[in-house]
Amino acid sequence: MASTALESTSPHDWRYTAEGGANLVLSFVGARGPFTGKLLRLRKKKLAYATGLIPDEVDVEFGRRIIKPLLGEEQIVDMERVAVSKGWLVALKAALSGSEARPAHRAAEDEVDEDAGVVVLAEDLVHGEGVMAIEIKPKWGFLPSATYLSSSSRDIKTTYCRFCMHSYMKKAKSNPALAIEEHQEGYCPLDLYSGDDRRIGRAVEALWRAWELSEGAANNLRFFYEGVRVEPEEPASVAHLHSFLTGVSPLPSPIHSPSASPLPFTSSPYTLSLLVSILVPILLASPLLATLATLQASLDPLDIEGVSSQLGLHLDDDSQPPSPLLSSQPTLQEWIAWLAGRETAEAADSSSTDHRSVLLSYLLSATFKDCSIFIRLAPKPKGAALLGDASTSLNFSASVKAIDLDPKPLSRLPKYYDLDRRIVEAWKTMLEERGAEGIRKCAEGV
Ligand SMILES: O=P(O)(O)O[C@@H]1[C@@H](OP(=O)(O)O)[C@H](OP(=O)(O)O)[C@H](O)[C@H](OP(=O)(O)O)[C@H]1OP(=O)(O)O
Ligand SMILES: Nc1ncnc2c1ncn2[C@@H]1O[C@H](COP(=O)(O)OP(=O)(O)OP(=O)(O)O)[C@@H](O)[C@H]1O
Repeated sequence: MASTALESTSPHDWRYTAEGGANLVLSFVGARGPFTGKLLRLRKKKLAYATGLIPDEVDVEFGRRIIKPLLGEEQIVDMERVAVSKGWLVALKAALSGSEARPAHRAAEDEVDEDAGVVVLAEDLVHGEGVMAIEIKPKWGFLPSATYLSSSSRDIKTTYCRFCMHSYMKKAKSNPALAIEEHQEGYCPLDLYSGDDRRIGRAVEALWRAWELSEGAANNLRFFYEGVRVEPEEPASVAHLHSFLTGVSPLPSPIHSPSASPLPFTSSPYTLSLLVSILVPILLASPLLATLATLQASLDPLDIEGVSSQLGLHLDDDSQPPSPLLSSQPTLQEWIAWLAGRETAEAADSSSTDHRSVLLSYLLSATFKDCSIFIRLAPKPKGAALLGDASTSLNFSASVKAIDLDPKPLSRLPKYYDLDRRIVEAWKTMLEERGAEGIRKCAEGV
């Protein structure tokens, strides 16, 4: 795509959709044309730093050359880098700031980087009339193998998953009793990844409760209707979600339900039961969650503890100088050579022990542990309904894709080690104080 075509669009043709820690996303809402159904992913920079702590530019080639072969073409979003002038980015930024669409806590921290020189143009998964898009950030889908874990963490890390313990640590800062209460019924990624319909249903229910409880701020579940975020606190917004789900769910209407006390038509539990009835078969039919869990685990066979001890990185010892192994961020060429080496090793049924290769594997695992998936439900054109679709009701089609698959910086390894240590310490303290009796465990598989 030529930058002149992009720069001929008005900054007001791009509407704020969402943002993460590193990127801000604008959807095209101008007149029908080449940008219909596209979005712009813009790099942000921290307000407090001249050069941001935010990782390097989104590397579209990393997606094409590394992620695509591993996840499969169908499971990812096509992206393209387009060079743009500073003037155009400045105008875009001014329109965005006039719209006051950004959450205050984000706007206080960072801004669009007008010096980026480049933007990413991608398929917009939330765009379209009558389209409901459901975004889930599933996080870590496996328990580590015991082999390289220290004696002090082994039992804990092979019994409770990283997400559950991390959630506890975050919430316990303000209210430890509530944090453990929420753990008991809270979202566990191992349920979502289990391949078992009842456990997936339980995970969706827990995600929904966290979405409601956090007033939409929790980052593991989001809904977008016709490109606009659904907010649990806004009745009109939730009504869209409810009527959409009613239209596509295979569940009978509660009016005709044989249940003695049917749930009120628009109650949250009823909307949730519709959601579960739609999402579970779609997630079971898609290979994406299983592929993500397999990649996360197979690329991280040592755990961060094993990476540190086996590679002599001394991540547990602040007095040691940083290992030279961590000094250079992998280039695209190195990633390509790593992938080729991995395929050769797989063909020969051997595993690589080259230190740099172990590090790259761990980093890539971190990418898959932090990505999100989008379930896009789009109305089928009239007439196509009769053809049906096994994964959803007759009049809608569903696609499941992963987003946010950027490489992580190698310099983050010490952070990973430190965070892991703090997560386990917090959990251990809780177990020592309360005892393990009755605390929900996490289990892999069906
Ligand atoms: O370490 P984690 O598990 O907290 O993951 C971070 C995420 O936190 P959360 O999912 O809320 O727990 C965090 O998410 P939020 O910004 O909190 O929404 C980021 O995704 C971060 O990655 P990056 O800095 O954008 O490269 C993530 O950092 P990485 O661990 O992927 O480097
Ligand atoms: N292709 C897409 N279609 C629709 N919405 C998208 C798309 N890509 C990103 N988004 C929305 O924009 C948000 C931020 O995008 P992205 O995850 O790329 O940012 P990030 O800064 O890398 O996030 P994180 O901090 O989680 O790493 C996503 O959570 C999602 O809501």
